[in-house]
Amino acid sequence: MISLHGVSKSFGTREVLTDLSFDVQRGRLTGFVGGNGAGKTTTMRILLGVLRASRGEVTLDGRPIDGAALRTFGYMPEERGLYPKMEIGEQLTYLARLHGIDKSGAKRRAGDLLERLGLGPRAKDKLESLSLGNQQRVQVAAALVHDPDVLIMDEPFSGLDPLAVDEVVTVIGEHAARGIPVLFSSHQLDVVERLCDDLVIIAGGEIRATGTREELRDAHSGDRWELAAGSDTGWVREIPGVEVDELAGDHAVFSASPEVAQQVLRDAVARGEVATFRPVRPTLGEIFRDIVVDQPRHDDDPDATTSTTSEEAA
Ligand SMILES: Nc1ncnc2c1ncn2[C@@H]1O[C@H](COP(=O)(O)OP(=O)(O)OP(=O)(O)O)[C@@H](O)[C@H]1O
Repeated sequence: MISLHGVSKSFGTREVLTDLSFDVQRGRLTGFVGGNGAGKTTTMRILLGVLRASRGEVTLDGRPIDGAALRTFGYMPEERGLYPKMEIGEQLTYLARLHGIDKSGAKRRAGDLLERLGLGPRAKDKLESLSLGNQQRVQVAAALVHDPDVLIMDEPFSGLDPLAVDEVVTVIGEHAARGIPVLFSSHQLDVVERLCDDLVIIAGGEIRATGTREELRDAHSGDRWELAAGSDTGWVREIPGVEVDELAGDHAVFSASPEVAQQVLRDAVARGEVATFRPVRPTLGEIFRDIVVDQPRHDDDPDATTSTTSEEAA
């Protein structure tokens, strides 16, 4: 398990991460979600030892992460960094070799991954000749080619069509299933919702929520209910304690205490057929909007300074 303990990070006088603590469990996919400038990439760079935390520490299975451990990490950076003029098969083989895999093993692994990601027939093509989505698949392969013990991916799904998302999800899921911790960031909340086991939501450089997808949905479900009846549901509006959110003919969504909701159900049954009556659970997108609303965004800060290479760790 990877754990952050009270990690903060400042660039110059500006603190962009404040006291982050969360775990990335082995064998589970952890989605790291936050708006632009929330601090996801900075956090990932600290996990990878590319940046040094100003305070706090990062551990792998309870021990500080040293250089040897870092070499077993797989990372897909936000800024894509492969060689545009190199054949993709050769490029992946080369990367695997850099991680110490022997020549035939490296070649086999590169070929397997390209096959799995739908790029088998393109192995001899130069990266630059591929569409952006296919280049993205090669980036995914590059993060996986040395069979990493930890996988950290910054926006692995951006620019992928739905079929490619499914392929990448399958391959990443298989790696997690081998018992490695996987942390990935994404703005595609529908994909995160479908894919991840655990979620970490960051806003304004602070962790705003962590938990399993179901825990978060339960915690944010509030008292909203859906009723679909056999006839018009306009009468729901008249029940004391009910606040109607949506009303469309025989379908209503409303907020009410559980007691009032039961009253609505009884009334609905007394009026005739009830097709559906259930609590409405929020989507991840709704939870995310709830949580990050009104958060100041660092990028809106007029005093924001830009890159300071002196901040980068050696
Ligand atoms: N090298 C740097 N020097 C100064 N400020 C930085 C540096 N790197 C990041 N920041 C600032 O830190 C904050 C967090 O940035 P970060 O890139 O981690 O956000 P993010 O959540 O990955 O955003 P996005 O989703 O847009 O990629 C931003 O305000 C950014 O401007």
